[in-house]
Amino acid sequence: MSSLPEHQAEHRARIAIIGGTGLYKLPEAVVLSRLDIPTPFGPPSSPVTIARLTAPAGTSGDDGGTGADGDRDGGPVVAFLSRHGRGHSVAPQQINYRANLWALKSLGVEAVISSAAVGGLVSSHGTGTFAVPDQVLDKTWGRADTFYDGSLPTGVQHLPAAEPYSAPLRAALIAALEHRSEDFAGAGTVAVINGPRFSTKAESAALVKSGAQLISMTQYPEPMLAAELNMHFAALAFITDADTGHDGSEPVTAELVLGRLAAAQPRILAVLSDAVRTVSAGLGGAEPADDGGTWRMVPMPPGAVATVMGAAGPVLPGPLLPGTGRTAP
Ligand SMILES: CSC[C@H]1O[C@H](OP(=O)(O)O)[C@H](O)[C@@H]1O
Ligand SMILES: Nc1ncnc2[nH]cnc12
Repeated sequence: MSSLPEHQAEHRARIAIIGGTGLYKLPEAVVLSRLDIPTPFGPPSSPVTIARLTAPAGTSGDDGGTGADGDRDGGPVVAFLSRHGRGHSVAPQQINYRANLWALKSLGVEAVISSAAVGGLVSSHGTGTFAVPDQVLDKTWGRADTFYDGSLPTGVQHLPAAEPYSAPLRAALIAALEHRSEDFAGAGTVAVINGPRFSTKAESAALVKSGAQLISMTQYPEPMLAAELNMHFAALAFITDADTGHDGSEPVTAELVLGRLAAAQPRILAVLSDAVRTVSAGLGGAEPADDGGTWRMVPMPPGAVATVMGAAGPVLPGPLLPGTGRTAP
């Protein structure tokens, strides 16, 4: 493993992928370094891999319309963190979400794409398709869900959470899904249950009544923590099942989820790769893509990168921009 300063001098990853169930590494990427990153909250779920993306297997390797280079040496550099750790050893309710997001921020990451296996609660969000959630319905309990809980010398903050996902990052994912001709829902409310058990039929029906179309165990508090750290955050959700079986299918099991994710992995990687390329072009100040420029990253405010091991001890990034929790529109 390299040390953090060594890495920072060599490769800067401005985009991160958090790999969910079934995505424990980036198979086609060229690994540049693996980092054990200490945080004030303890260790993250896994080391962070810094890797250069290449074209995913089974795809044409074209640039997704972004003008970005698809060559083995020329793809964007990303930071990859496995949410459940090696061998899926960390259950959703036990994930150290704060350590995970802090570790990525400490590398200078500005945008996080979270890959998630979700259930579809209604027919508009069918099994085998993708979704890009735009709302969260939190049904978890007991999770450390803020950096502003008095454990750091940071004062009081009240995060505006009306729009928990980054609009430009969601647009990049949607553009990638369109480019790959995937069937997807461009929005959706994801209910987040505590897990690790799945829902009862009554719970599932109640979530639908509350307005949810999708169900997850991990989409809270990731978006909120990313916003507190001034990072763009969006989720690429792959719908593995119909939860308790509203469409007449068998109720979900972990085996079913894993099997469907394995089959869909090339599709998921292709979409992630395209989206990263688009975002990377935006971060580099490139002109928007031909499709009308759905992505353009606003630069982070100066001093916004966290100092993990600074002389004065751990500190949070610079002040959040008023009213948004992230960068200005
Ligand atoms: C193994 S099935 C339940 C598991 O799958 C989802 O994981 P992730 O969101 O990390 O892709 C779900 O949230 C549960 O953690
Ligand atoms: N039905 C479901 N409920 C909660 N999390 C899930 N992840 C994948 N399918 C799920």
